[in-house]
Amino acid sequence: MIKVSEIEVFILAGGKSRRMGSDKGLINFKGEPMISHILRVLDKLNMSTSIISGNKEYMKFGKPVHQDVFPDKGPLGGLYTALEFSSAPMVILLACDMPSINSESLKRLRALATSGKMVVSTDGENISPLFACYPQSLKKAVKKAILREELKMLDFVLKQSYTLLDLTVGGNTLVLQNLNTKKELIAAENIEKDRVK
Ligand SMILES: Nc1nc2c(ncn2[C@@H]2O[C@H](COP(=O)(O)OP(=O)(O)OP(=O)(O)O)[C@@H](O)[C@H]2O)c(=O)[nH]1
Repeated sequence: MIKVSEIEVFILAGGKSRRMGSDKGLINFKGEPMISHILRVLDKLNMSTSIISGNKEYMKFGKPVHQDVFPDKGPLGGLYTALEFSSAPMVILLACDMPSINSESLKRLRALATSGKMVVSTDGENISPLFACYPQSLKKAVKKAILREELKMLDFVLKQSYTLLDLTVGGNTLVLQNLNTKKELIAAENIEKDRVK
C-alpha cells in the first residue's frame, strides 16, 4: 500500500489552448484564473503540487513549474514529464481546464491510488485520463508510446490495467467538465449564477 502523503499532483497546463484562444489555465473563470480553483482544493488537502507548462507566468502561483521533457506531445508527454520529475510512487494527473474539481472527488481518487494501480475516472459516458493517477512503473511504456508517436492518451490508458473511479456513484460528474472554448466557459459561469439566484 502507498501512503496518501507519498502521492504527488501534477497539473497539466502545457497545451496550445487553440480553441480557447488564450492560455486556458490563466483565463479568468468566476473571477480568478481557472487553475486557481484547482490549486485551492489541493492546498486545502495539503497535497504536494507542481504545474507542467512552458509558460513562465505559471510561476506566480508559487508551485514548481516544469517544462515538458518531450515538447508538443500532448497530455501523454505531460504524463511522462510528471513521472520524470517526481520521486513519488504514484502521481495524480489533472488538467488545468477542469475548474470544478472538488475535494470529495480528489479524496476518492487519492484513496484508490494507495493501491498502487493506475486509476482513471468516468462520468458514466467517457473515461477521463486527466483526473487520474499513474504509477511510476508506467514510465517506460509512456516513453515508448511517445517515441512511436502513439500520442492518444486514452488509447494508451485502455491498453493498461486500471481501476475505474465512477463519479456517477455518490459523486459529482461535473468534476470532469473541461472548458475548451469561450462559449463553454461563459455557459459554465452562467449555470453557476442561475443556481445562486
Ligand atoms: N504539459 C502538457 N500539457 C498539455 C499538453 N497538451 C495538452 N496539455 C494539457 O492537457 C489538458 C487537455 O488539453 P487539450 O484541451 O486536449 O489541448 P490544448 O492544447 O490545451 O487545447 P486545444 O489547442 O484547444 O486542443 C490541458 O490541461 C492542457 O493544458 C502538452 O503537450 N504538455
